[in-house]
Amino acid sequence: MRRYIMKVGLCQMKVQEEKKKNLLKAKQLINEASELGADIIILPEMFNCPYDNTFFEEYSENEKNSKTLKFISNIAQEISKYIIAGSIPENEDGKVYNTSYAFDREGNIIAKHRKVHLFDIDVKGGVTFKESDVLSRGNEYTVFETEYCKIGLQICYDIRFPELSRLMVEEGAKLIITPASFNMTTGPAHWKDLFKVRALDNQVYTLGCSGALNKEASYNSYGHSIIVSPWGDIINNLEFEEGIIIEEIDLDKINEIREQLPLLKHRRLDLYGVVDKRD
Ligand SMILES: O=C(O)CCC(=O)C(=O)O
Repeated sequence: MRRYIMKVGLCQMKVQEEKKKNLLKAKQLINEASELGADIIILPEMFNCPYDNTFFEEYSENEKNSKTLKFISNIAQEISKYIIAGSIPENEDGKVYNTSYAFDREGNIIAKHRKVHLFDIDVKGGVTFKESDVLSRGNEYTVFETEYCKIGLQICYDIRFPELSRLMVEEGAKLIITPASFNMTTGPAHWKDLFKVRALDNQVYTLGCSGALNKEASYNSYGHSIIVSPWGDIINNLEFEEGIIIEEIDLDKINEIREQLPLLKHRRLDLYGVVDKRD
């Protein structure tokens, strides 16, 4: 019997200081992924801007007149593919957000996720970062429809919060896409495990698209873009360098695994539950 397959492309690009160079690099990698047959093409967190608080405000764009969004929309239309535009610094009413946009094959924005959990950590002898010094947080979780299945969208640190993934899965997401940029402290420690555990506890595919390591940048992205199956297998995983993952995602596998190991059905919803508290 014919299986229900979709082909994804993860573009692990090396983000540089110059916005224009980043846009051209994104275009090059998107086109390569498209030529290799990907239907849904994903970019990393802050793909047009160095991941550094001193750049976010200056690089931020307003959705209404964003050159970056227009640029990506045109590419999506040209190649007739879905593009998940990693994230960009987005401004509105004097606030700056870390925002991911999803485009359909006609270049329309079909979803927008503002990072819900801001990355404020201070690890002794390791990484310190405080997004909340300059960024504001979003207040929505994000699921969008495609011709293949529903897809959940979150950004980097959001993956550490299992309630967010569970809400997306309860809304029908079969795939959770996470544009990200872990670092050389928490990357080796937690990156793979987080993608595996979110895949396992929700029986979905998890996809993490990271920036490549740029040793000249103030923040050293860990890379290691990854796809994990609903069984918890790592299907594909890059290392530190720029590159592309192209992979076929077998959507039938989700129901097969859920039938054999009915985890979601076995939940004790009389004892606990995740509550959607949006207004
Ligand atoms: O959770 C982590 O360790 C990394 C998160 C991060 O880098 C981010 O949210 O941008």
